[in-house]
Amino acid sequence: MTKEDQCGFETDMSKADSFSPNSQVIFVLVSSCIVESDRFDNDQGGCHVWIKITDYESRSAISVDDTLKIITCREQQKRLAALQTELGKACEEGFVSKHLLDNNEKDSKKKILAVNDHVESPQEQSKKTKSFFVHAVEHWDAEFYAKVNDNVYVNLDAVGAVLASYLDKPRVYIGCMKSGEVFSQPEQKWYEPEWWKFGDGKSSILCTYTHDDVSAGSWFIGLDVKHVDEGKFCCSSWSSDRDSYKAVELAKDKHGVGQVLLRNLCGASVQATFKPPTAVRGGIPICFPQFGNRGNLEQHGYARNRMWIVDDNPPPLHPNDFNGKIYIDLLLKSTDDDLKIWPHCFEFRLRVALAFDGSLTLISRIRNINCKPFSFSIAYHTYFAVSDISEVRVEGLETLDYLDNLCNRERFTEQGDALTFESEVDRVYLSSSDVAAIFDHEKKRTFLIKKEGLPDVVVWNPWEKKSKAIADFGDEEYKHMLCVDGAAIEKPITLKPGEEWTGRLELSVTPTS
Ligand SMILES: O=P(O)(O)OC[C@H]1O[C@@H](O)[C@H](O)[C@@H](O)[C@@H]1O
Repeated sequence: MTKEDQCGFETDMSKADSFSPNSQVIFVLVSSCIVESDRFDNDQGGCHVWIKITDYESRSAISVDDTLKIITCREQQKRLAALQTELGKACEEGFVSKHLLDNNEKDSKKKILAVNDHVESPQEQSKKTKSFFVHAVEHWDAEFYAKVNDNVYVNLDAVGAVLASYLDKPRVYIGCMKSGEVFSQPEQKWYEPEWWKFGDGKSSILCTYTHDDVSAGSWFIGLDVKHVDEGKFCCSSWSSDRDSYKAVELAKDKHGVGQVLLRNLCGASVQATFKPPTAVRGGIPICFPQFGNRGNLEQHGYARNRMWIVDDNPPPLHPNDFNGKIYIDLLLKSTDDDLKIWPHCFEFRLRVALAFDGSLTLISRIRNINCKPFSFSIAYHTYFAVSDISEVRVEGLETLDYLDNLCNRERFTEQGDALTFESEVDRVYLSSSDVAAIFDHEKKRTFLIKKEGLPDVVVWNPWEKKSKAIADFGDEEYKHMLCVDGAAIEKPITLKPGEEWTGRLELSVTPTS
């Protein structure tokens, strides 16, 4: 069912302890998103959260690859630990006793299989797999039979969701597959030493190969099954060459800086600069503690240009904020230099969580750790990649009042049923409901923006003339982007000493007809 070895979990988690903020500083282009091909004008329906990771005065820092594995597998480890505890208890109760298996066949549906007479060795893997399938089919009446290697940490929610979508399709063989000839060159990945047996017409139908995945694949070739190549079963894609679903990717930017890319919904400019300390023209820069030029700080505040560290031990969040998701916790604190321009001590914790269906959640927790109150504004400055700005419409803002930045923040009321675009727009919609949507007809998809604690919505498109004046923005790029930001701007948030504010944004995309 899987291509094995892709989590490499045990080795990687053992390095987790060395992953301390002190030994490595992570520069976060705070959750900037990029379309799959990194361009507004080449949107293939996905985007990346860009988390830039740079080694910083550290020889012992772990690699980007390892970091990614830790992020991905952290949640799986917790689930596995829980399962192991349960299994331990079950064992104590004799649940897996071979004696019980032998003597209580009626109840064997509930039992864990002990394969008889099996010698554990790499050469015997295929035989073990065969024994498993034979026994499983004989004794367990199940919808699906799954084979997973013991060095792979399974995302149970994700597997369940995938399998559920095939429940009504009989006789499917689902896996993260390579199809075609088995590899015969030793230097190739997944090289099969016994490749010569394959398809020679002499082998028996249940021929075994050195690799059990090859064996299982060969057994299904002769059967009346539909082969389903499911990229999601590749655990994650960091060691895969595949072009299929990649929720998480590793890449290097043009400066050679390693990046963890979590695919999602948004876009960035072809001319975006990825060199600190410049905000990225795209993704989701976090505007904090100021929005725009409504204060003495630099435009949109300084948080989007700062180094964030990975927060290894954040205060707990609700399980919904991490169950079945890949996530990372980031932390920003003011430096001595920051305090000179904004004299307030805070801890800004940001969880960026990517669900298996591609929805992206950003949860900000801002705490006043000073002894006097302070106020701030915030916006998730989200660049959505759209097919054609003239063809999209935004719903959820109708009848609202807005402040028009193009008219000295004068207050107007939205009159239309939906917001459409035919010229520059730069507005802050006030006291909105917690859901807005961007309908993109050409792409037949809708972006859903759900938010909590963020009453305002910024809508921005620079259109033709302003685009030409923005250095890190292509002249024509305005046609393929739209910023719709969950924000708290009109009424700044005030925190007393010790108080914490939480704001949440969830972005998802659904197909529309
Ligand atoms: O160029 P920046 O600083 O990223 O800002 C881009 C735009 O961001 C929007 O949110 C503002 O409403 C605009 O006024 C501004 O021009």
